[in-house]
Amino acid sequence: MPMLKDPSKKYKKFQPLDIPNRQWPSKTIDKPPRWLSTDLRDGNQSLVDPMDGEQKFQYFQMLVQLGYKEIEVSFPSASDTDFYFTRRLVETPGIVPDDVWLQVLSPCRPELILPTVKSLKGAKKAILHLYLATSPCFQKTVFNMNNGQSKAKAVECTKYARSLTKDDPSQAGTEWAFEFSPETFSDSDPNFVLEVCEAVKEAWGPTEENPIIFNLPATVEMSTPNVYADQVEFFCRNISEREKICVSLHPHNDRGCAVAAAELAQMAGADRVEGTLFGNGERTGNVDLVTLALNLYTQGIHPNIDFSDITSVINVVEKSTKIPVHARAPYGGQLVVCAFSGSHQDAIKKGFQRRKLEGAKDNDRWEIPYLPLDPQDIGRTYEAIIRVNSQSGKGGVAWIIQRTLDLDLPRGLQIAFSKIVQRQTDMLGRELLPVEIEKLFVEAYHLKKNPRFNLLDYEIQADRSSSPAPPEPGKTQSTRNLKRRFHGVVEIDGMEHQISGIGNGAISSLSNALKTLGVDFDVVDYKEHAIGEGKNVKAATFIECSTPFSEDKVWGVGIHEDVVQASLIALLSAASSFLSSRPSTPNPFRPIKRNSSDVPSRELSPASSPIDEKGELPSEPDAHSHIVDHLEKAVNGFTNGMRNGITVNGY
Ligand SMILES: CC(=O)SCCNC(=O)CCNC(=O)[C@H](O)C(C)(C)COP(=O)(O)OP(=O)(O)OC[C@H]1O[C@@H](n2cnc3c(N)ncnc32)[C@H](O)[C@@H]1OP(=O)(O)O
Ligand SMILES: CC(C)C(=O)C(=O)O
Repeated sequence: MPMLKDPSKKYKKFQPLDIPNRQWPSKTIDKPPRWLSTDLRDGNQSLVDPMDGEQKFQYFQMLVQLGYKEIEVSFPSASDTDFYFTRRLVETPGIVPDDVWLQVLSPCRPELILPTVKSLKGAKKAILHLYLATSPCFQKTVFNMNNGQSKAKAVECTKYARSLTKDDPSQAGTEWAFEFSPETFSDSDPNFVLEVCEAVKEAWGPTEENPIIFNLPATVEMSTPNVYADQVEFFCRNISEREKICVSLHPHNDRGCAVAAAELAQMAGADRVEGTLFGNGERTGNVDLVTLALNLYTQGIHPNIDFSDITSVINVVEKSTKIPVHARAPYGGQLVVCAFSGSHQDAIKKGFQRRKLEGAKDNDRWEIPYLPLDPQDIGRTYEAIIRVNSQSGKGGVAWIIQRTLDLDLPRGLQIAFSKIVQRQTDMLGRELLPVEIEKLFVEAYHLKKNPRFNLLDYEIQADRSSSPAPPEPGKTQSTRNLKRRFHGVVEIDGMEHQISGIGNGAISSLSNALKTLGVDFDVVDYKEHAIGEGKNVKAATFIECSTPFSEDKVWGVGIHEDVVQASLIALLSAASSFLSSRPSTPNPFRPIKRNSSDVPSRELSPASSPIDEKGELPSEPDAHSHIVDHLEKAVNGFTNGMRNGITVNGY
């Protein structure tokens, strides 16, 4: 039978509690609760293969290390594994720290309470936990008991438990605490719960120093979390001797609201929360202690639990439960700090850039779009924050290049390269790994090897002959405002060419020299930045050129220790892309035979040199000169000197 058209006959609407003067909505959570991990009991009892003693032992040690002070370690009457595991904890010196309470669970059945208490004999701090369902459904269906009988059973078992523990002189070495759970609390009559708990309280006899724990389980989550909060507030306000009571929560996640329920119910007055790491437990699980703790942390409240190494925690949990932590599990899931989509990546990247610009330290106020928690705080790196697939944009791609190659791409290059990446992700139909994106970039901009152009030799000199400003009488001419002459040997498609050109600086003079070979493009944008620091510093140069063949511009990238050389490499990188962008590429280059003399003494091929005897260009094609001018000024200091025999395509 598929879903019913009208489910109202089959499923009853939950009747909320009438508590008009509720206070919890205007409360906030200002401190962590007492935590109880029930991974080794409620978590364990719901596994396909419950943990063996050794797995429980490892898990217990992890819980202690994380900072849990109350740990429900077993259901000792269930199995030898649980009983002897509990004994092992008690008997192994140094395993249970003095401030850690061992908690064990038993139903209200005297024959099961006895071995349960025995399992803890000799423990330093022990919590005996009994449960009995109080809801009409359970009374009717499971126990065939009325209210009076249920209450009597709870009281009888509490008294029995007391006689075996705090009232037994042979147990004096143990500090005993007692927890009672009116199981199915959230589906019970709140007044009956109060009645049972008052009776149990009286039977146990708590003190302010050693309060009784009343654990109020949403054994099955049946309503919206605000209703659970109402129920908890009602209990907290109406139970007597509140100061002798620790109100505990035990939310299950049937409706997917366990975390919200636990939070609202703390606002309603609860002191303690029982749950499991990543929410393992019956059916849809217990409330997730990781989420609760890190929700507090991201509100600036330390939860007293240390998730600095969340990956190790996940490993232990997954190995022990054989249940993978969901990739989207809050905080811990593998994908929760990964952005694939362009606008998320762009915002995250800008967030990190701003943080860097402001010189923010690790501890400074965290304000990164889309990331509520600094992944480093839970032992994760920033590596996986941005991942690139067909949904990604330029920002994400630029982030990867920044992190892999330390290159801060100018916006135009980001756009150009992201198109290349987009084509690749579309073609492959999958995510591209950072190493693949890096390789794509290195190839696209010829960082390892320029396939067509190699600068073999060059010099750049101040060109006095073409200077418009003659020196003042009696003064030597300053080189500051002089034009530059590039003179060198460029290998193109395996053949060497001597070329010369004059321009406002290194880039324009090489650009003009290339024009003599038919490589006719204009530099329209230029950016450079340093990579690294100190002795190992390099210059990264990005040059954008317009071509007569298409609207699209070509980009070149050059990296070198020498800032001028980085620019020249970048220009040749663009030149290579320029050739590839041409509709047809007849080889326009005439080879020259290279002799062994120095570059300046070699004759340039007349056909390839537009420079007359005075060294002047017939026309100045410097449409881009204003853009490169500021660069030229910056690099003029580097332009003297020959660089013989160098190969400058190295990254
Ligand atoms: C909500 C929770 O998670 S509660 C914790 C649940 N955890 C577990 O049950 C794990 C460990 N359990 C076990 O190993 C076994 O169930 C045991 C050892 C507790 C009991 O085993 P058995 O004696 O074979 O009984 P069984 O498992 O069928 O339990 C059902 C019996 O317990 C009774 N019972 C159930 N809950 C309680 C309770 N809180 N107090 C008293 N009796 C209870 C049932 O009414 C039923 O009694 P009946 O046989 O007279 O009808
Ligand atoms: C024993 C109780 C606390 C329980 O596990 C539940 O009600 O879910």
